[in-house]
Amino acid sequence: MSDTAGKPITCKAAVAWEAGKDLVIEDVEVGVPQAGEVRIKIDYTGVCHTDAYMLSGKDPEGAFPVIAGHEGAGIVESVGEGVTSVAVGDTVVALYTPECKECKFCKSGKTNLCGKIRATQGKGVMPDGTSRFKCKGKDLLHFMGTSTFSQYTVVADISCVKVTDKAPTDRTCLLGCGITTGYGAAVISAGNGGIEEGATVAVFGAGCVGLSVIQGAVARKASKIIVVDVNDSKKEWSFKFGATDFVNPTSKTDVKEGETIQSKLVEMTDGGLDYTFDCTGNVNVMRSALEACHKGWGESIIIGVAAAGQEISTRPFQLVTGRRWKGCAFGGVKGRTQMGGLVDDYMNGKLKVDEFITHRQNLGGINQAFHDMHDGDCIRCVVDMKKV
Ligand SMILES: NC(=O)C1=CN([C@@H]2O[C@H](COP(=O)(O)OP(=O)(O)OC[C@H]3O[C@@H](n4cnc5c(N)ncnc54)[C@H](OP(=O)(O)O)[C@@H]3O)[C@@H](O)[C@H]2O)C=CC1
Ligand SMILES: N[C@@H](CCC(=O)N[C@@H](CSC=O)C(=O)NCC(=O)O)C(=O)O
Ligand SMILES: [Zn+2]
Ligand SMILES: [Zn+2]
Repeated sequence: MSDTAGKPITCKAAVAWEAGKDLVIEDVEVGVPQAGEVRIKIDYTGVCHTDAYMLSGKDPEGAFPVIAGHEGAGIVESVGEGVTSVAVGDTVVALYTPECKECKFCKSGKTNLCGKIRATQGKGVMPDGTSRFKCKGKDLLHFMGTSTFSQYTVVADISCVKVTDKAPTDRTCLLGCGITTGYGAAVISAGNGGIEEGATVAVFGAGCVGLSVIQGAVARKASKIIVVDVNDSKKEWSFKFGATDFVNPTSKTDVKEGETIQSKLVEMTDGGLDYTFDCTGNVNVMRSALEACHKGWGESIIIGVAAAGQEISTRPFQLVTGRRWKGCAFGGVKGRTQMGGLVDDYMNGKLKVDEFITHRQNLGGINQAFHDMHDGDCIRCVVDMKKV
């Protein structure tokens, strides 16, 4: 039992009071975990583009004031009544895609999208409809069921997973979103259980998510991995992760007059790719990714999050002629069942994680972390929540 168990904790958190404004480091009161809840001392959090998207005000589910953050790892400080899956002192990774193992979705064997707390999570509250965060007399909203931009957070027990304490939390935090999302998309969501050996793959967007797709495609022994990115600095990154080709769709040398990115890719692959992945969130790119697929069987997987109001389009003929369009969240990974395996793979040198960390900040520098994100050389910034 910790000294703080059963009492509210006052700690520092990065609070978003309104859309489009810098986060403010505030003293927040973090309530006692209720039945089925876990209070976690967050050691480290990553900063993901989905946080920036919500904070910009473009996410229809975004509401303020809120504590964002969903790529976090730390130590269980206390647990509410009935919690048996984790205990005080356990090292955990937060899961924005929970896994209850008993709802229709979890039992279907077809998806990782657990339905148990999705409605309240989307409203920014705990499953009982209330918040565990207070600041200046006001309730603050939770985000993605995790709110890792606080030194302490409260999550549902199904929204965290115990991992080995041998794995450093400044690395495992990144398994809470970006790396797992791209890797899982390649080895779980694509096709029927992942990319097959020898398949051809194109990855649109070589940020943390796209590089992780490459990592999954390499693990599955894809024969060709073409990266498409507007930023030439991503060429070196892509090759470092195992890509075989790089195309800049804005380069007149790479895509000549009269060609489109999809026609170029179709020509490079004798009729199109077996698998393409959108890792940009741009709906025009999503169309190119679909149309670069091979007639009859090519499959395009949407991972990127597009802004509210954006819609995808293509000629239905593209689908009539056998191309398939699908998408996934968190790579299709079931967090409580499969995270341990990913951490083991990292510890055994089979899964790259360290390589993604290009920037570091303390909690007090979290706004800089969001600025860094727009720097082409930033793959992931890890924020030390213990230092303000
Ligand atoms: N479905 C899910 O579960 C998840 C989805 N996401 C989403 O995935 C997306 C990618 O995330 P992340 O890897 O962190 O993002 P990054 O911004 O780091 O990477 C995207 C890359 O795509 C490049 N790019 C931008 N426009 C184009 C274009 N038109 N054609 C080709 N490349 C382009 C960017 O270049 P430049 O830097 O020059 O703009 C950048 O290199 C985001 O939309 C994020 O919200 C993230 C995690 C989970
Ligand atoms: N709320 C947004 C959509 C945001 C979104 O798609 N989130 C992904 C994870 S992105 C992680 O960085 C996700 O998990 N989607 C599935 C879900 O159930 O939310 C909107 O409404 O546009
Ligand atoms: Zn994310
Ligand atoms: Zn479930």
